[in-house]
Amino acid sequence: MPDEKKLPSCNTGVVPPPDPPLRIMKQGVYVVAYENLSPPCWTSNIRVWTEQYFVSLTHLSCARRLLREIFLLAPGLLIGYICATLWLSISDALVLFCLGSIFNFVENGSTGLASQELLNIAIKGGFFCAIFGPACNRFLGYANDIINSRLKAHFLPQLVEASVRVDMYSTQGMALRIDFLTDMHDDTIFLDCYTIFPGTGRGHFPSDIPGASFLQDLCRILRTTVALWSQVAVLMYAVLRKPSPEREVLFLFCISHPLVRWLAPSNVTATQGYIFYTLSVPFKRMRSLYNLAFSSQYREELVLNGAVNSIPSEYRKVAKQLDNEIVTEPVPWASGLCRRWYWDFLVNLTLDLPLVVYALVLPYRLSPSSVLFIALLQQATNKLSRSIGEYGMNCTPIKSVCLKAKWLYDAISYESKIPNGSSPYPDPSQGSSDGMTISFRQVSLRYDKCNNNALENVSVDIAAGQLVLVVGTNGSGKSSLLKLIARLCDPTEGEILIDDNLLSTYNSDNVRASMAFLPQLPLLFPMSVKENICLGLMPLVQPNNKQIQEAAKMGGCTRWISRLQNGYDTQLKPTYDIGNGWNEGTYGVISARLRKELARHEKQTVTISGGEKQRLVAARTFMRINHADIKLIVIDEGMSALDVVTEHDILSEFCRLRRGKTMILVTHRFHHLVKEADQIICMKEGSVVELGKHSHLMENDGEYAKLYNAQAPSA
Ligand SMILES: Nc1ncnc2c1ncn2[C@@H]1O[C@H](COP(=O)(O)OP(=O)(O)OP(=O)(O)O)[C@@H](O)[C@H]1O
Repeated sequence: MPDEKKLPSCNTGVVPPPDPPLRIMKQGVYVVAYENLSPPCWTSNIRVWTEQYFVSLTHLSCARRLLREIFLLAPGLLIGYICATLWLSISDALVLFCLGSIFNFVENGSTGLASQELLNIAIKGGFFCAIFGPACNRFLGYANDIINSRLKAHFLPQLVEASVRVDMYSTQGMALRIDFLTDMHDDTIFLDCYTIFPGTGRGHFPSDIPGASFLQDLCRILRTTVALWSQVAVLMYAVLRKPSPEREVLFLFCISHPLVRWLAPSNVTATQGYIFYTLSVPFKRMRSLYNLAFSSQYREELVLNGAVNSIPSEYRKVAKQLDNEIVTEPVPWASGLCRRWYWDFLVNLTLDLPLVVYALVLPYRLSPSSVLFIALLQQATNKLSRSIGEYGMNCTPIKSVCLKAKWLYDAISYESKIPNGSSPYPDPSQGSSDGMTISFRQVSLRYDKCNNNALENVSVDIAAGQLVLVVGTNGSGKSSLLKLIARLCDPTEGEILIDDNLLSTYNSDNVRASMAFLPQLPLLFPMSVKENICLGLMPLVQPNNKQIQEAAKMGGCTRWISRLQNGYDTQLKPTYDIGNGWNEGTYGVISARLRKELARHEKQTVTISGGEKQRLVAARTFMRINHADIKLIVIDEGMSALDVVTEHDILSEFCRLRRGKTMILVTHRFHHLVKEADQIICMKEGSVVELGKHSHLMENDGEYAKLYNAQAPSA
């Protein structure tokens, strides 16, 4: 949902005033840009402060629902968690109260049994707070771990399920995330966006705890709010219990410090943040050279090109050009970004003001007992100032917390924008067939955010059992045609019929299960060789080792698999075993022995050539043809990295197995296949320019003949 408030209103013709220009500042090699800061004032701060409490009902109901779910997952722990949080929030105020009572006792002298008793209670209370605080903190850590584990177990399966519903060629899934970002301008949430929808970005599995930051933020709000108001209450009590003009004046001076801290901007850009970038050519070059020197991915290429030795001298040259320019990234406390000097002056002045006033006034008015009162006030205002700081800096607005809950439920309930049909495929009433029949009727396709059609008015009929060649130059739309058959996207115009029924009426999973697809780019999955071959079959079919080896043989990959240390059980593209936070599984300084132990668990990689990958993916396709009810075999340039002999062998296998199935072959090397093809589709710039058998197309002497003749000498 785009931010409608920022769009110019079309109806009224009222154009909102242009944004004020950004403020730009130079900091060494960096340019810093930030919004024009509106002067800090009571009203703006209070408005921001109050706005966060206006939460829409939908968001509020999501927050309530999430809280209820967390409660059901760990009722006792959640109650304990909230109680511990509450205790920690009021403990500072309690300590202050006890201190106040002790000072009061000292001030008045030990008069009466009652005050003696009060002193005892105050001392015991102080001790209790000192002991119970750390215990609460420990409990919070313990409860946090358990609640987080339960949240993971509860929500991650739902999110994984939702993530597989995300459409392939649509930006919907993406939009969900981006809207959220533009809505919030909040770094904490920015991170959550990536972690909530696993696989959409930078999220790492161990840190994917949906709902955890919601609970933590909620408790932080509770803690800071209760802490703030309980401390204010104790302070008021200390002043009002024994009113005197001096106390009240001192109180006002004391609370001026937290107030000033609250109002003072944290840096020149206040809380709006800033961006920085560099325009310095030598600095950019220096960074590129640094990358070249240290990244292993460039090393081979550089050595082969004889460029490796020139890097140090080039680096020195650009470093010299930079001279003494500051190259450190601008941080908020960098000289130019600091807040104005008078704010620092005010903060410090108000901190020491009570003592100054005390020193000036004492000889004339104040009683010596005020020393104790000042000590109490100083202590109280320090705590209050800290609480205000925490409230302002660390507290996520309640609105954002509720939005986190809403986002989680939005993600879980994500629905594919390509509606699934209800008819099963193949139609059980039609009995066995010779393969899939496919008809394109005036089909056009335009990908999201593209200006041109990838396919333009395509009409093609493919009969059951046909071998069809699709040829054409790069970008002519061959793969797009196949994506439409697999319903990875829907046509923008026109319709596609499968076995004389609209493709959209079928259950897409059934249609895809009836296809064996050898893709253009061979992709290995982070699983074992065996699982890579059987992908898509299990749990319906549990192939045995013999069947797996047979498919591997058909794909021509038996020899290289036998060379692997663990054969069919070798983990391809293994995932990391070690933690991926804290400096790759280490924290602090570690010994050589620990380093060695860690290395044992580090990612082990298996080197596989491009051709070997394609053979393995071919084996996967054979596995599906052998063990599933396949109606259509599709090969989309799936053998481009194979040597001619292997390609020929694998193709012969496919042709042998294609009886009773339709087969579509997209290839640039089609010379040897043309005689066998029942139909050749020649494409150019998204349109079918020629269609028919080889001899007929050659007679036409058009686009197809040109492509055929171009490769004929090399065949
Ligand atoms: N996901 C996508 N988003 C936007 N545009 C795309 C997408 N996929 C393909 N296109 C564009 O659609 C057009 C057709 O691409 P397609 O991959 O179907 O061509 P092709 O004939 O298979 O090309 P090649 O022979 O290089 O594989 C191209 O202009 C391409 O840039």
